[in-house]
Amino acid sequence: MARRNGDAEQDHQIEREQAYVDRLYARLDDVREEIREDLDGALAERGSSARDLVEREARVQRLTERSTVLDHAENGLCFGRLDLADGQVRYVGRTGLRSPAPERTPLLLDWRAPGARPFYVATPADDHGVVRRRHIRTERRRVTGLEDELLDIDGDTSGLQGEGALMAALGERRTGRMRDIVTTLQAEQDAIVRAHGDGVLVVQGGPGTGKTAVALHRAAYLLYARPEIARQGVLVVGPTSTFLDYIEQVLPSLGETQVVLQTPDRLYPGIEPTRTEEPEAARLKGEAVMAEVLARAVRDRERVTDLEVRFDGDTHCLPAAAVRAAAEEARRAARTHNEARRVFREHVVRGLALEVIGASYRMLQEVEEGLEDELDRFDSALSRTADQVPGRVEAAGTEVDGVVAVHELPHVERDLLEDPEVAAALEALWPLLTPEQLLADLFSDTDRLTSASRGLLDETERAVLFRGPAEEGWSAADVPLLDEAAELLGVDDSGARTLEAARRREHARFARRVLRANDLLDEETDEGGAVDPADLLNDEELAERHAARDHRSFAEKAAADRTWTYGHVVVDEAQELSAMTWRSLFRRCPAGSMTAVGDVHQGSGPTAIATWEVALQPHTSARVRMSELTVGYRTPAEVMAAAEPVLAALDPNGRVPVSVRSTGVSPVRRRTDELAATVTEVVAESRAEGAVAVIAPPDVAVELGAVLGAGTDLLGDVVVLTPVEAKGLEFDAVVVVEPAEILDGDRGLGELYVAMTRTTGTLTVVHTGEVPDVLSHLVPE
Ligand SMILES: Nc1ncnc2c1ncn2[C@@H]1O[C@H](COP(=O)(O)OP(=O)(O)OP(=O)(O)O)[C@@H](O)[C@H]1O
Repeated sequence: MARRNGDAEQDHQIEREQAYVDRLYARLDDVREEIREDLDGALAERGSSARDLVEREARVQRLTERSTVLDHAENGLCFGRLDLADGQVRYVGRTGLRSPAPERTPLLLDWRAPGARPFYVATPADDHGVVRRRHIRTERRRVTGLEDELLDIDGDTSGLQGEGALMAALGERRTGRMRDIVTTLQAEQDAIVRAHGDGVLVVQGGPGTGKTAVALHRAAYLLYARPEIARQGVLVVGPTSTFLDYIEQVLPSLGETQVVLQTPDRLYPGIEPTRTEEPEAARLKGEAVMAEVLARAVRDRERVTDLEVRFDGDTHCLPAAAVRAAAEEARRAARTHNEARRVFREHVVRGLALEVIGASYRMLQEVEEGLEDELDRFDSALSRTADQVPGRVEAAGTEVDGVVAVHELPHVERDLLEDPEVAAALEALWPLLTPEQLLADLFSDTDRLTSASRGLLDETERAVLFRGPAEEGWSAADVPLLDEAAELLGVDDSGARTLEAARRREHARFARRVLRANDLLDEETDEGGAVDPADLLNDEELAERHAARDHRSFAEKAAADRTWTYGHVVVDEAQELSAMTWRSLFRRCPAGSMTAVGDVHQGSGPTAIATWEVALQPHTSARVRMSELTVGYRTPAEVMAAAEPVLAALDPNGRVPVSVRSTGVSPVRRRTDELAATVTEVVAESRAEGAVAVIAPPDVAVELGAVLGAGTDLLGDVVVLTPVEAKGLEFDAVVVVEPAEILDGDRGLGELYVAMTRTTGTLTVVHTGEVPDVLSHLVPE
């Protein structure tokens, strides 16, 4: 369906489009200038009230964001045109532009606007009212080429939108950084990008079907179309930091910055895993049963026993029943261990204090009826709020001169709390715990482990989890456990809340100073003077904004905060995630709006899943929606054919994607006794193609990295990676080394499948021993 115009006609059309594109850039420049002036104006504005200042701040932020979007739209501002049957013409680009007021007619449609959709989905069979779709290629501000598709003519169709532009994009050399695909997004991809953002959408697809690209464009779409998602931002989870480097430019290039990129092992702020875990331990730690084990481990730390303490020369005892009542009350009052701890301690100390006072009375045999009654009713008193009890006790008329009196209850409580022995006894009953402490104590103590996992794990599994006290550091598999523990333990933030209140007061003072400096605040409304509540409110708003500005970017703030909740979560290589990691991700997105992309056949880790529904459905009440991508954009047909037997060995029902490209060059293999020399040779030959990746098992990769002087930096001309490190990446040429050793790994077939499908061009396999059966079809060189 693609049609090339004659040269002269083409030139004429290019000229006409250039005129329009010039007009768009002129408008872009004007809008930028207007924004710059507005920004200058807003910054210089003094305003007449504190509220004006707050509004000014908000305007500054809005203008700055718009300015960022326009800056990113500079390259490839306009890339498409739709001619509709009714004579309408629409231009499609990276951002929307309108003519100046009062007309404000649309000059350019944002690619995410509903009106731009036919650009991606119209076909001759379903033309959406479009007669011609035009791809406009530009270099900087110059139009360099056009490609037209006429949709009102029946004819053979490749099923691809803008085939020429697509092939040109796919044929370009790789740069080590993923590019956006907004100009050539295909219909099946567009359907996923624009699918509604509620609930979990899974995108299953073979290597190179555009899952990563589509997931990122979907994030950009949701940030554009759903303000509530834009407010909270998007979390993108990818397998390795190398992969995150690879994709980090895509969303900013689409003008979106409200995004945090993170690997699953860094989801718990402050912990950087340093330990490697045996696959069996990693698998077990990822299972959902661990949530129950941890919940029990926390419960085990809340002990209900008789409490005996020596205080003031006497021994006092609080019976287990009273301690249990305190524990029950604490659990009712707070959801988490550390928060409940405060309530537990209040009740236990109250009980002890009453005990101390009671003992004092008994000793002097001057016990009054009222106090007796109160002591008898002690159990029920425990369930009342802390400040009710003394009132009731005193009301009963129990004051006695010369002995410890009930009205002294608060003092006795304070003395008890300050007594080291009492403090230690309280701590032993219900200790303040950090997630790190809980896990370290649990995994290094067989009794604790047994108690927490009885009926849930067997002896062998407990032995797998056990770690000696000398084993330092955390593994990637510990990260979701720490997160779960943090959730169960909670924070006793009474101290932090006090600090926060002080911080807000400090900010409000600062805001008042700013207001006064701007002559916006009368002297009499200064501290100590009569503060107008309305002004104070404004001070606080201003303080909040001041704090919110916080000198850190959105990504820094969100990434550092374990409790940050995102509007949407995108998970790439999602087939690798364990149940425990999914739990922590769903906590970060209570609305449950997620896109999970991956390929069950490319699973390589110990926690890789077999089916999507089984992995995801337990975490959400909404139905998990499935979609599939079947067209391969990266890997040429010849390479996919070579990888097919590997997939067949992995899953006889597995299908490789249908490649859109074919190079005519089949993959080859070279057997050698001189591994390093042969790899060096193949790399040198492949350099002509562009970026080359050598993918080898871990020990071989180290060796070859040294010989080739190459590492994992994707901006280098040659990189050396393990199959796991190569996940999600692509290169102009790939050399797979020692496939037999790759196959030896736990998930060897999946890893070999990943390694072979990283190339956009040629694939060479280099091996020392016999060629594995699944590669015996490769032509020896
Ligand atoms: N519509 C498109 N237009 C241009 N390029 C595309 C398109 N779709 C995919 N591509 C390109 O194909 C390549 C593979 O895409 P991507 O990495 O998203 O695939 P993937 O399905 O995530 O692969 P893998 O499973 O191997 O990680 C990328 O270079 C991407 O830019």
